[in-house]
Amino acid sequence: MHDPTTTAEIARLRERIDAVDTRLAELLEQRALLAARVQRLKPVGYFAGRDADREHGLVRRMAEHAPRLGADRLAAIMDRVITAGLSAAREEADRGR
Ligand SMILES: O=C(O)C(=O)C[C@]1(C(=O)O)C=C[C@@H](O)C=C1
Repeated sequence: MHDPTTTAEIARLRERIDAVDTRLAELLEQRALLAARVQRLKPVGYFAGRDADREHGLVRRMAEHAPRLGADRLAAIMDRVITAGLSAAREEADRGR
């Protein structure tokens, strides 16, 4: 398929991607835990308490650190991240009832 140098370079880069993904998973887990704590404190939490201004603000700030992705792509990513966090928090709250 590829020459050996290219194959080795792809393997090295994939190892680095895997390491980044591990860190990402840990950060996503940490974020979901913090977001769940916020839900428990908000007068109206979970999906009913979604706050578009807060979400736009955090995407804007993140975009400063991720110029390659930019605000529009980050907004799509963070929408999924926030939805997943709210879903996990809702499930946990429902189990506790
Ligand atoms: O900051 C809040 O008010 C939250 O509920 C947390 C969070 C988030 O996951 O960052 C979740 C839902 C809101 O739409 C905004 C932000």
